[in-house]
Amino acid sequence: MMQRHSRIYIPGHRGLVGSALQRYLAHQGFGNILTTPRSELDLRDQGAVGQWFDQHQPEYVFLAAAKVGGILANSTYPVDFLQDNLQIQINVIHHSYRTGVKKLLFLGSSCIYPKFAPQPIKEEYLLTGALESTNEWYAIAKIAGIKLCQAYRQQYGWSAICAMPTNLYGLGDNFNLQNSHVLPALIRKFHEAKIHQHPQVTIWGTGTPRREFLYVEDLADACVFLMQNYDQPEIINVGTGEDLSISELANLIQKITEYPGELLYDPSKPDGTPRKLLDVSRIHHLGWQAQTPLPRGIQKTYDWYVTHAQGN
Ligand SMILES: NC(=O)C1=CN([C@@H]2O[C@H](COP(=O)(O)OP(=O)(O)OC[C@H]3O[C@@H](n4cnc5c(N)ncnc54)[C@H](OP(=O)(O)O)[C@@H]3O)[C@@H](O)[C@H]2O)C=CC1
Ligand SMILES: C[C@H]1O[C@H](OP(=O)(O)OP(=O)(O)OC[C@H]2O[C@@H](n3cnc4c(=O)[nH]c(N)nc43)[C@H](O)[C@@H]2O)[C@@H](O)[C@@H](O)C1=O
Repeated sequence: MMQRHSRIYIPGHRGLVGSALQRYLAHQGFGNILTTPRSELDLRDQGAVGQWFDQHQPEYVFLAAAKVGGILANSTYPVDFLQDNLQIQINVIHHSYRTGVKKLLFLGSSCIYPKFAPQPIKEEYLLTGALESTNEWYAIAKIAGIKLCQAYRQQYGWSAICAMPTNLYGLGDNFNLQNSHVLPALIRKFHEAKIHQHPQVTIWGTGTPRREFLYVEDLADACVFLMQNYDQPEIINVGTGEDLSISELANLIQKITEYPGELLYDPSKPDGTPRKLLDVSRIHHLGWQAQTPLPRGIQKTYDWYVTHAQGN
């Protein structure tokens, strides 16, 4: 079990998930959190990562560093999404094991599951069908990360666990329209259209794909819960168990941002997976469930965007 004085390393602490984890752990009284900015440690550099672990000797690792992006970035930069993620994972997982880390939590993603998986998606559907083409590079890297954790457990009895979050959003998200996910992209599009009195906002794709969204503070809570209460080889889904269509999401964000104009759909942009709803019964049975209703999470994220993130 992590103790308040345990040395806890969060690679990726400046990202959406890493920053939420850092806030959450500090709030829970964990006072020995280790972070190093990317400018001082590129996690793709095996030698540098090895030296870092030798020097700092963490006891617990939440691996929240990765090359991450929305549907456009994933399909535009396949090498980065495959290669960076493989390198980061192998380096952090290997050196964690080598230097005696007690337990590591690896973050996968709901995109590891087959494109046409039955819904809601159970953990055992992994590797039962073809992947969605817009993010197969990232998904293959994530699947390799899962398998590496499972291999370390099988060969060496090491405690590496794998959480599979659904689509995330929240404070500190990426609002860059070229590489963000849909939820922050739509917050920005509606807000800017309202400010500049644009008559229309364009939504990519047909609006029919369905997605499930988890507030990142809830994910941080789930990660700490799993670190303290879960130690099995099987991957475990983390989500809300509810989804909505992209057009329903757009209508909700339009309402929250109070944008009075019209919505246009651009079907020349990819839809991606038709539906991605996780079966969260396994984590519910362990005693964890999400707390933040989608409208409240979007309102908090919009408030944060208005005060912190405009123009980035
Ligand atoms: N966002 C989502 O919807 C989902 C995310 N996940 C998973 O959660 C994890 C965290 O994602 P999220 O927080 O959204 O991603 P972000 O892009 O917000 O954060 C990623 C972090 O990784 C760091 N990083 C990336 N490459 C390197 C590198 N070469 N060396 C050092 N640091 C690096 C980034 O540093 P810097 O800030 O300097 O760029 C950043 O701090 C990932 O594993 C992702 O796959 C899973 C499901 C959904
Ligand atoms: C977390 C998850 O995230 C990615 O998968 P995704 O869910 O398909 O990603 P997304 O959030 O970018 O899009 C969701 C849907 O929304 C539509 N959409 C409308 N308008 C905008 C828009 O303005 N921006 C974006 N990005 N999408 C838009 C878009 O066309 C699609 O139908 C993967 O990278 C994958 O690797 C992964 O793990």
